[in-house]
Amino acid sequence: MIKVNDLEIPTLDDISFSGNKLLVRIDINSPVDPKTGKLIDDSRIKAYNETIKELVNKGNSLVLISHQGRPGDSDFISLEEHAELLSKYLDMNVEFVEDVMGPYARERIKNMKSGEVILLDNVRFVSEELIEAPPTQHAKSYLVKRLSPLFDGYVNDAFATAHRSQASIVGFPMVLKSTAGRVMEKEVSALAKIFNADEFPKVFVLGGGKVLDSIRIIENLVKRRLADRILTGGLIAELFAVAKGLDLGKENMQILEKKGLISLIPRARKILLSGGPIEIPVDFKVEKEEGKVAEEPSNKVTGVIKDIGSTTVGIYSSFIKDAKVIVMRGPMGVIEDERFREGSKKLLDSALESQGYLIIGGGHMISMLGGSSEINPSKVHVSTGGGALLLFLAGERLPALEALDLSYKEVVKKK
Ligand SMILES: Nc1ncnc2c1ncn2[C@@H]1O[C@H](COP(=O)(O)OP(=O)(O)O)[C@@H](O)[C@H]1O
Ligand SMILES: O=C(OP(=O)(O)O)[C@H](O)COP(=O)(O)O
Repeated sequence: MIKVNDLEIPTLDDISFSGNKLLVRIDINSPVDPKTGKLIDDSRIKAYNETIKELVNKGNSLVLISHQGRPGDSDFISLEEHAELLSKYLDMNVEFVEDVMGPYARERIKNMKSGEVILLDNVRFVSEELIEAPPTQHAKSYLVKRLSPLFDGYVNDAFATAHRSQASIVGFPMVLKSTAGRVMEKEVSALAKIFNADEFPKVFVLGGGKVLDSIRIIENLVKRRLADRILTGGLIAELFAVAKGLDLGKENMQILEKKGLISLIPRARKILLSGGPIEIPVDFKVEKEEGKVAEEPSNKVTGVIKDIGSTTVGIYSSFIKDAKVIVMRGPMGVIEDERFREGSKKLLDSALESQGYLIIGGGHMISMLGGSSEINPSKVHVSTGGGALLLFLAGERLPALEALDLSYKEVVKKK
C-alpha cells in the first residue's frame, strides 16, 4: 500500500490481477510539432513499459486509455502514432482502436484474447472527460457506464493527470476493483521521500503555457512558504510582469488576452503584494518583423516574447547553482522553435551542474533532457508529471489518489 497523509492506495502487490481484462489509464500526452502534427518527444510513451509488461506476463489483456492535448490546441490529436511507438518500445503489438466507447471499441474489447494489448483513441474526444466533477458523478458518465462492464479491474498509472478529477481518472475506481500502476507508485513514494521541507534554499523554476495551473501552484507554494525563490518564465512570467506594472506592448497583451489570461492578473498581483518570492525576467528574447530575433529589456519590449533573455539566464542560473533543491516545470520559451530553446536549455544545464537535488517534470521540460543517459538518479528525479508533480509537492490532495483510496474502501473491502 502507498500511504500519503491519510490516504491508503493499493498497488499491484496488494491486488494481484492475473488472467483478467483490465482498463489501464496511462498518460502519454506528449509534445507535438505544430507544423507536422508529429510527436517530438516519447519519454512518456516509454514510461509504462514495466506496468504493461508485468500485467501482460500475468496473462491479463489490457486496454490502454489516455488523453492527448486539449480541444482547440494544435496538440489535440489522435493516438495512432502513440500506438506505433508503444509497440516499438514494448516489442509487442499494441493495436490502435480508432474509437473510445462506441460499438467498434466495445466489440473489440469483448473479443480480446489473453495477453493482447490495445490502445483506445484520445479519451478527450469524449466531451464528458473534460468535465471536472466528483468521482460519484463521473461514475454515472456514459464513458464509465459503457466501458466498465467489459472489465475485471482498473489500473491508474497516469500520475501526470492525477490532479484532474476527470471521468477516466476518478469515475472507474468507483465501480471497478482498482489499483495504482508502477509509475504512479514510484512517483508518489519517491516524491514523498525526496522532498524534504526542511532543506533550503528551494528554488522553483516555473514556465510553460498552463498559466491557470501555475497560479494555483504558486498560491499553494507561497501559502505554505515552501519556496525560497520562484523563477518565472514562459507565459507565467509575462503575466507576473504585467501584474507588476510592466508594459509588454500591444502584441504580447493581445496574446495574453486571446489565451484568456488577463483575468488572472489580479491573482498574480495579490501573490506579489503578499510578498511571494517571485522573480520576473529582466530581459526577453523576442521575435520581430520578418522573423528577426532580438533581446529586449523587460521594460522596453516591442517584439513578441518567445524566451527569457541572456541577462535573466545569468541571474536565474546563479540562484539555481546555490539551491539545495531545484524544481523545474514548464519551459522558459517556445522550445518547439530551435531559436527559442536556449533559455530552458541553459537553466537545465545549470541545474544539472548544481550540487542541489533536481526534480524535473512536465512533458516539455523533460523533452529537453533528450533521454540523456548521464543523469545521476541519486541527484535527479525525472517525473512524468508537471502540474500533478507541483501540486503534490505543494501539499494538495490529488483526485486520482483520493479516488483509489475511496475505491479500496468502498469497492474492494466491502466485497
Ligand atoms: N512566451 C511564450 N509564449 C507562448 N508560448 C510559450 C511561451 N513560453 C512557453 N510557451 C509554450 O508553453 C508550452 C509548454 O507549456 P506546458 O504544457 O505548461 O509545459 P509542460 O508540458 O512542460 O508542463 C510549449 O508549447 C511552449 O511553446
Ligand atoms: O501534460 C500534462 O500536464 P503537465 O503539462 O502539467 O505535465 C498532463 O497530461 C495533463 O494534461 P492537462 O493539463 O491538459 O490536463
